[in-house]
Amino acid sequence: MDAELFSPKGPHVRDLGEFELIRAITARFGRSPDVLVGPGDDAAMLAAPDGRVVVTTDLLVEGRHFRRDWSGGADVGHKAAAQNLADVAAMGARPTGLFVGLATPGSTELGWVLSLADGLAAECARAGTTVAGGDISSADTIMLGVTALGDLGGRAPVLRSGARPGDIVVLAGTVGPSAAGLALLTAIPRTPPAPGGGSPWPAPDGFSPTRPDDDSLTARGWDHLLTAHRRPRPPYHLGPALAALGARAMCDVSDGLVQDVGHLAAASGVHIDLTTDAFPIDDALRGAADHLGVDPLDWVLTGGEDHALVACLPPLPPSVALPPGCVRIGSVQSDGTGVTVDGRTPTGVGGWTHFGRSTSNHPDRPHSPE
Ligand SMILES: Nc1ncnc2c1ncn2[C@@H]1O[C@H](COP(=O)(O)OP(=O)(O)OP(=O)(O)O)[C@@H](O)[C@H]1O
Ligand SMILES: Cc1ncc(C[n+]2csc(CCOP(=O)(O)O)c2C)c(N)n1
Ligand SMILES: [Mg+2]
Ligand SMILES: [Mg+2]
Ligand SMILES: [Mg+2]
Repeated sequence: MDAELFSPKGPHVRDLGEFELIRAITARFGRSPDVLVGPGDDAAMLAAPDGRVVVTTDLLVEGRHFRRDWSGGADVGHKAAAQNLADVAAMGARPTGLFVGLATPGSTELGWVLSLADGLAAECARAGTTVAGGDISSADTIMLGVTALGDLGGRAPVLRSGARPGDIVVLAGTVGPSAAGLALLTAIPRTPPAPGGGSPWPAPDGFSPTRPDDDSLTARGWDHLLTAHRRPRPPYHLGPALAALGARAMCDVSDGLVQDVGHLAAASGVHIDLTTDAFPIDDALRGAADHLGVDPLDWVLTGGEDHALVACLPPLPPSVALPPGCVRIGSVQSDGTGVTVDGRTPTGVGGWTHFGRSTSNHPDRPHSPE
């Protein structure tokens, strides 16, 4: 685990000042043929091959989207890029550039910020793009405002509103591991348990969550769950691939599968039924859920931040296979509206909402008998 977790040693951001800091950060970003003018001038200039540009933006706020004792700078960079690049992919587009506004206290360790830049650069490289510009400000907490642009390659954008009865629902990527990682990070106490003193990871309630004991997670084969939370790996290439296969509605899963599929259903005016048998739940997810006394299916159905893609498309002819990494998880029905799971209406289970509360691990599971 290469997470570079928070430590107070310097040098600090204020030791460089704004313009040196910009130089140090932007030196870490690669080149891209889509970026005709990159960082350094009053604005960037991107190529727009088909004359139309997909644009999306998302905020990350320390304490709300990440904690520096749970994630290193590079982790936060990966995640900040991933959540925006996944939105570009969810339109069926190929990312062409990322813009990063960073507000930080001057007391932030410089190394953390440079690692953040490295994480942004590395995640952009996974998606075939780079950081083309941004902004810097001082602030009391760390905040990032990230904007991503994309190119549709001449195709129509895949909106949330195009699903039609008879479509199949396809998941590209994974759902659940990020929520499992978050639950583990939340549950793990700072101090090791007393020798012979029962479970090292008591229930989440009553803890001041802090730096995880990654080694003990590795020993259990669960470290990839932490990695999934810190560095989601959206399948960017599958956005345009599903669009090319005829996807007519798509979104990424940021807030939870049922909630985000609910957005597709609502925008399209259709009823979508999900089939839980279709979800692969691996031993690590099951083991971590057993340990924490929750149902792994709750993480799958309500956990956000894996940034998988969900698409609705007409059934494929037998000669055409779904691309690797895709699995059919449901169908668009001809009756009603909203989302059902195995034919039943989920009760008491939502996903992430700001100004509300996360309902993951809620006891009323969607697949519970009514
Ligand atoms: N403050 C805002 N002003 C204008 N439009 C907004 C604002 N906040 C959200 N939107 C728009 O609302 C739509 C849904 O936004 P939302 O943030 O829920 O989607 P998302 O970015 O795919 O999800 P997530 O933020 O969970 O990753 C988007 O089209 C977005 O541009
Ligand atoms: C410290 C900490 N606490 C909780 C969470 C969980 N979380 C935060 S935002 C979000 C949904 C997507 O957000 P948005 O809609 O803003 O893109 C989720 C699941 C976290 N990542 N870090
Ligand atoms: Mg958003
Ligand atoms: Mg989205
Ligand atoms: Mg959200």
